[in-house]
Amino acid sequence: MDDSEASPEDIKVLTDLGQLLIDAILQDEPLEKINSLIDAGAPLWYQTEDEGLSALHAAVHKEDFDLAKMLLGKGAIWNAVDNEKITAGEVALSLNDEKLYTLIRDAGIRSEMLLALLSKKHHSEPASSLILRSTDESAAGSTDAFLSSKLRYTTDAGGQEICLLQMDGGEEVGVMMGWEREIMGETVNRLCEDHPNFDQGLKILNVGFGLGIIDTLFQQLSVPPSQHVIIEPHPDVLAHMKSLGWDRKPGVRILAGKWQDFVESEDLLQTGGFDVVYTDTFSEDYGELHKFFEALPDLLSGTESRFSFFNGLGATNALFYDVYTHLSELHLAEIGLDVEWRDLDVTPSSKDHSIVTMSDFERGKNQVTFYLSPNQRGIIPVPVELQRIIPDTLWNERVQAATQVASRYSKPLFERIWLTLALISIVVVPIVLVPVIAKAIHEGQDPDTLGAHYAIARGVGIGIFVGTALLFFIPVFVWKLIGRMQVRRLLQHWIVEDRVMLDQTQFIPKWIVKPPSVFRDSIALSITTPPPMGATLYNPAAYMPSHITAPTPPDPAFTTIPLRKEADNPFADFDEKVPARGDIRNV
Ligand SMILES: C[S@@+](CC[C@H](N)C(=O)[O-])C[C@H]1O[C@@H](n2cnc3c(N)ncnc32)[C@H](O)[C@@H]1O
Repeated sequence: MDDSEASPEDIKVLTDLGQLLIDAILQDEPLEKINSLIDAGAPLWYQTEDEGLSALHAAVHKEDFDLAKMLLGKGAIWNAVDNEKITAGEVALSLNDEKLYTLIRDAGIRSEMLLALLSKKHHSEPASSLILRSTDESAAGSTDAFLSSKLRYTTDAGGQEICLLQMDGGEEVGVMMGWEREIMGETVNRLCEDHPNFDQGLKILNVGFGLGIIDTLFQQLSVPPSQHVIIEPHPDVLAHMKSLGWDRKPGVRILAGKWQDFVESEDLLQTGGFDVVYTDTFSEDYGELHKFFEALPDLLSGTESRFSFFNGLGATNALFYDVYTHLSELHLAEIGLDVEWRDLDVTPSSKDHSIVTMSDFERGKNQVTFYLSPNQRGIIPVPVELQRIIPDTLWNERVQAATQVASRYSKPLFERIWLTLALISIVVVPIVLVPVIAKAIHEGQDPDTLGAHYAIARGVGIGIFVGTALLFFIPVFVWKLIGRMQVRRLLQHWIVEDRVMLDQTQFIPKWIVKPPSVFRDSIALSITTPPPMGATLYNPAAYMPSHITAPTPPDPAFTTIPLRKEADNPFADFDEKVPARGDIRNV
């Protein structure tokens, strides 16, 4: 049946059948009954309205391997996401069910391989069924839009150099971050160390300059490259390269344009015969990377040549990342490359950055509060509930701005000295002055009036006490008040900014900043969090490898799946099986 021509009645029948199928799976109906529902036309693409469950999600929830296999065999969509954007594969992952996870991942790899083959056969655009490849016309998903967007080189809250891309609507997205330096360093080691041609100076091709991290590392090799070709199309990056003098470095040749413009040019291939090729572009999908792979045999000089790429595709989803990683391995094997993977832990360590420790924040029902020091340096992570709402750059800027403004009005040492002086003055000045005043008033007067004159002097003393107190306290009070007003102004500015920068259909968080009170230097930054997410079969209590960020925990009331003991957990050494996101290099 062609769904596009289906009448409302047909659709109703189909959705009823789809719902029946999912109910049957959840109620442990026998395989034959489930099979007969599918044969009767129950669609495997159907997803429930409230939760977005597919039949495959339901089968995984039941940890029924045979059923999941049967559903995939009959065309279940391996990468369908529920309403919380969680795939059946991730549900399997959260249940620590390696067998089921691998079944779905392999179905994904097969499906992507097939699509790539079909698109090649029909000379069509590279195909992928991954939702990540949905047509993204923004500067983060389209090369043309990216190349006509503005870039800004700056440093982030942690003092790291970053390159930001200005998106439509004002939001800024990181094109390249300084934290990737370690990855680039390891990549250069693996590409160049022990290379048989190292002593003659390697011939290197790098695609995408960005912050120039990898190019700088190539230049710093103990034997600098004999040839170093850099392909870079973005005008702002090219201007940045020029300002740093890259166009005048010996042995360096900059090709201004996209790699697609050069890989088939005679010129590059003549220069070519590269010992080392590296690519790390932006806003390109796997289809483009696959095309680059296919150009490699003409670019590499021989069997000793090495190639690596920045594997960030599908990087926000453990399953998709895994599928892409395997897919790229298979595609590289097709052109005769042996592939080696190396995991690198890029979690900022305490030696590099100060990270907010558990005692520095409090998680309330609908609010998270961070207690920041005015000298706060380093990274404060975006609360997990807000990660899909607040971009990292915006979060970092705000944490920095709140800390700066609030700390300008907090000087605990000065406050202590000032208030000690105040206490001394308030007490000592009247004690010293009262007898002096009494004596001055009484001088030459009737001795019987001494008591009355002392009473007057004491009154004056009280006046001096109050006056001295006001003299010391009013400036502190006014100073703290100005601080609070500045913070309030900042918060109002954020409200206006959020109207423009954040998606108004989503939850808009409310920010509260409490500057330090007297003697204290801890700034309380609170931010409201969205209500708990809807139901999903994802088990939030699952043991997850450290590099995989679990989705936002669902409503605890929903969590009914018993968790396996870590000792039985097949994913305990998960690093070996699913490479870390964004931190893997293919060397
Ligand atoms: C993530 S940055 C590269 C960072 C670099 N590896 C480093 O170590 O700093 C991506 C770069 O690729 C460039 N780029 C994007 N599309 C490209 C294409 N089709 N061909 C060549 N470069 C491209 C971007 O302009 C950007 O400078």
